[in-house]
Amino acid sequence: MAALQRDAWTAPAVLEADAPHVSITGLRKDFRITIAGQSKRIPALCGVDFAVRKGEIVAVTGASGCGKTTLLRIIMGLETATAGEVRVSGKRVRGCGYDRGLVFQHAELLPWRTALANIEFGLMTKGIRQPLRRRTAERFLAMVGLQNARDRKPHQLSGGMKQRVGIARALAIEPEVLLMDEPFGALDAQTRESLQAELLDIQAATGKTIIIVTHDLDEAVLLADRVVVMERGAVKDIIEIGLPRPRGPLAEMRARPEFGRARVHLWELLRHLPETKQEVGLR
Ligand SMILES: Nc1ncnc2c1ncn2[C@@H]1O[C@H](COP(=O)(O)OP(=O)(O)OP(=O)(O)O)[C@@H](O)[C@H]1O
Repeated sequence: MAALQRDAWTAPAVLEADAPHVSITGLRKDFRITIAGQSKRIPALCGVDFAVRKGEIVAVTGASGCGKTTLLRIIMGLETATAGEVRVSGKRVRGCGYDRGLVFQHAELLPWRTALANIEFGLMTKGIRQPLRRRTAERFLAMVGLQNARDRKPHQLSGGMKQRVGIARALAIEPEVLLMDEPFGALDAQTRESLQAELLDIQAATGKTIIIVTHDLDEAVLLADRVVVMERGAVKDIIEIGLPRPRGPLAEMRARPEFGRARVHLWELLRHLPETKQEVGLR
């Protein structure tokens, strides 16, 4: 229940079998903004510590502005920390790398490229040459069920299809860790549920370690092994979700007592935060 002890997961020189896949230690991030000529410090992260095991799905939730996206961007290497560190497989993160893939809330596809060419783009930047590049892109497009939409441009795809391309693009570079920032937040309920089920299938097939930011408590309980609850830039608690794998669809899992227990526990933690009521759990 409590955050892991820092001493227990300080990355060793040689990674042990049960060593954490991702370790986040004493992570702090201050932004500086200037308002009316006055420089102001915004403490976005105030000492975040937790670790993620290989093949684990960890959801990160909390009120708007508590630092979830900042945390994910630092793990991805898009943002530098003010203090502390992130390690993936024992190696300190010092920028973006192909060991991590990021899926955004809006897929951010290149509008002039087809679905297939968008997936190929990431592979090209990784230095994968043809014909392997094409074959790999086709394989991952099929994994998300979009082989028939391969030649469509983003404006010819639905929101759910675009997110599928975004997921395929992130997976195609074969990252060890998949980072997802509210990937299904902008989708209708039906599409969201089918993509959640697909993500569970993909994780079961690939064994990927996944860190997913979500405001949706049902989604957090359905997908995650553990849920990290954040409050004002720090970890408030870490909830163990007692549901076994493989997991079924949301309607089926909701009927399980473990689901209800975890959902209530999360809501109890979050509902006391004043701004939380607007942002969390109301879906
Ligand atoms: N580039 C930036 N410059 C200045 N302040 C920033 C910047 N990015 C984030 N912040 C601030 O850092 C804090 C954490 O922001 P962050 O986006 O990580 O929160 P969040 O939990 O992901 O929020 P939401 O759920 O609304 O997306 C907020 O106060 C935000 O205003």
